[in-house]
Amino acid sequence: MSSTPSNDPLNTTELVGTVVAVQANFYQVELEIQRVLPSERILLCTRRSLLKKMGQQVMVGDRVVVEEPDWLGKRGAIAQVLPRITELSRPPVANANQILLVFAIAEPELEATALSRFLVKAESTGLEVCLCLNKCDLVSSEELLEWRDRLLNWGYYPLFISVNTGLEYTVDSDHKIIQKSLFDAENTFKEKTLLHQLKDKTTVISGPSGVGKSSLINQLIPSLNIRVATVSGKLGRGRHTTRHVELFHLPTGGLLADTPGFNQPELDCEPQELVDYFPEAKQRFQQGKCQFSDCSHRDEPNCVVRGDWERYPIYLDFLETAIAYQEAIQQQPDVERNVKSKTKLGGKQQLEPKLASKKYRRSSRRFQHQTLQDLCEDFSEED
Ligand SMILES: Nc1nc2c(ncn2[C@@H]2O[C@H](COP(=O)(O)OP(=O)(O)OP(=O)(O)O)[C@@H](O)[C@H]2O)c(=O)[nH]1
Ligand SMILES: [Zn+2]
Repeated sequence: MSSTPSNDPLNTTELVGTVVAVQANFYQVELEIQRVLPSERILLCTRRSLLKKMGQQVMVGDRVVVEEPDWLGKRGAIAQVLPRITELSRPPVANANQILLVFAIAEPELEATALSRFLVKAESTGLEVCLCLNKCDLVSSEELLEWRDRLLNWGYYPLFISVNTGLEYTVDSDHKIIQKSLFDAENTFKEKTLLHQLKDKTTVISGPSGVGKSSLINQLIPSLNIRVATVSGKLGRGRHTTRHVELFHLPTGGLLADTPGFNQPELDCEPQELVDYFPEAKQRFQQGKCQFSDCSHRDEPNCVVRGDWERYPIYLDFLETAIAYQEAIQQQPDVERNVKSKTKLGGKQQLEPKLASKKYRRSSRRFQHQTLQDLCEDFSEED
């Protein structure tokens, strides 16, 4: 790859950018240059062989140093990956600040256990978790307020929206619902609203199928045009064709990663860690300590966690599942083949199973704009 100094609009020695998409061995890097149009800032890059030899993975969200920019051909080479602030392994995203967990308040019916599974999975990443309930047009004010009180008791501050009506529902001090435009940036930046929550952060969007994630992303970033399931109800199989993570700019500031999701997240954490993923339990730990340091919070004496909180039975249920999961892994004769080592936040190593089948996997959405795949194909053809 040759540089063309005469076309270099910058004349700088070190170019830093963010990887916004990864596919095969190609990386779309958006350079941090203010003076150039966003579309001109993107270079299709390869990874320097030294990085390959070092086994240095390049992830979406990584800040990287790019060398030998070819401004005409829009190509470059990644020479260095800057230290990551956070790292998610599934989906692979670096430097994300938060997870936006989207659920529907109705259709499909909101259910505490299913929601908790996703919450636990989201909490286990160590990232901030923001819970957003969509389809609020389908429920009464009473139902909305009931869920709000419940979720506040769980330790979450939920956002209530309806993508269909374009409204966001906030609650004032008199417990009255106030409706506002969901996408009116001017109106919403002063309080805790969805746009406020997303502004200037890197957010990974997650949630089960059919809750309106694609619909929401389409409204947030109208230029994307992600396909939405038809109202006939059949969530068209095969509409997710390519499987890669991509970061998108929010017009109001910030980046959004739309990721291939799981409908039934695995409770694959260490059983003794599980309690940390329940904010209610963490709050109880602030009041005191369990008598036993290895308390499982089931039937041990002087346990501060056991008690009369709504999700305690869910904790017990998940604990059984997490224990069974660990036992199943330990009994695997050929552990090597079925688990892989995952580095969690804080550098702790944890074994996690490789996905056994593609049943719970789904590919990311297909976009109608030019994708990285097209770019890669162009690239290969030219070469
Ligand atoms: N009533 C109502 N329906 C909605 C709303 N938002 C989305 N829907 C409908 O819910 C269905 C699913 O929406 P999608 O956006 O495809 O859901 P998704 O979460 O992206 O689903 P997957 O792509 O399968 O993960 C569609 O029929 C939408 O029209 C809403 O605010 N209110
Ligand atoms: Zn305990």
